[in-house]
Amino acid sequence: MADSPFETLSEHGCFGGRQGFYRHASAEIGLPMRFAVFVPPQAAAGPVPVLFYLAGLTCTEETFPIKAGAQRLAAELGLMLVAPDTSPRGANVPGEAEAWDFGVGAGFYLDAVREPWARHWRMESYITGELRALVGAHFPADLARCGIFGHSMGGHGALTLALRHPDLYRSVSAFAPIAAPGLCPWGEKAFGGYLGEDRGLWRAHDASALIEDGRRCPPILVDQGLADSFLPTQLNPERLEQVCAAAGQPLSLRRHEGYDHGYYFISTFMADHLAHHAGQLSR
Ligand SMILES: N[C@@H](CCC(=O)N[C@@H](CS)C(=O)NCC(=O)O)C(=O)O
Repeated sequence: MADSPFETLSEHGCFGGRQGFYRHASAEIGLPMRFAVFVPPQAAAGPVPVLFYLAGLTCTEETFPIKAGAQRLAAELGLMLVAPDTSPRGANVPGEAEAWDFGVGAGFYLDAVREPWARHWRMESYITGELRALVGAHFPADLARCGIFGHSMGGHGALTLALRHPDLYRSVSAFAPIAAPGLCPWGEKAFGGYLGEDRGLWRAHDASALIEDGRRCPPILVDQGLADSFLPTQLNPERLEQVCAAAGQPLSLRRHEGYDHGYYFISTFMADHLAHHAGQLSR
């Protein structure tokens, strides 16, 4: 397509559909951004529901398509899968790649307000605005049936974007999310760096605080491995459980003995998440 606003890096037949990798010049981020899209076979007959998957720290747009094992069931259920990258790349902000939990690979799915991050680190506007519109315009996606899920930092992203944009997402779930980022070292570092010292602003990007402060979203499914090395210090699912119970926000939090933080855990429970979204999006 000569006038396409994105470049096709590769496309692969996959379970009767197509797994593709793309790059475009993002106005929101001010840099080239890559994203992945799985188009299920049902899209040949018309627009299909679409799920955005947000990956965790150090990941890219390739992590989910390669490791999560979602395409086979998405092809059965007729779900499109969109996976963005986890941060801007190539901004050359001093120090952007010095840590694996801040800067490159660690966008935290919010719009930074502090310098030197504010120009490029605009992942919330990118995902809820520019990328969503691009997918809606150039892929057979039914944006009226849109869900969001993710892992760890991306689980935080899925929960907070669903709570902050209830008009955009009709289903939500998370694997081992950073459920109360204002209370853990990863979140304190990211929010301090991107948002500054105003903890009132932090609450607007913290799923547990958002629910406590009155925001609601569709029924939440969360899976958490009990052998997850980040569980004791970073994830705080019990805090999410408490605020959901107090607020009447539907939550199914499932704890699993013997599962760690990685993609063996995620791929084990992927089918349940896709079924959860397909059910919500067919209502
Ligand atoms: N960077 C740390 C851990 C990073 C990490 O566990 N990242 C999670 C998301 S928070 C992940 O999904 N990593 C990629 C993978 O497991 O494929 C390390 O290498 O030990």
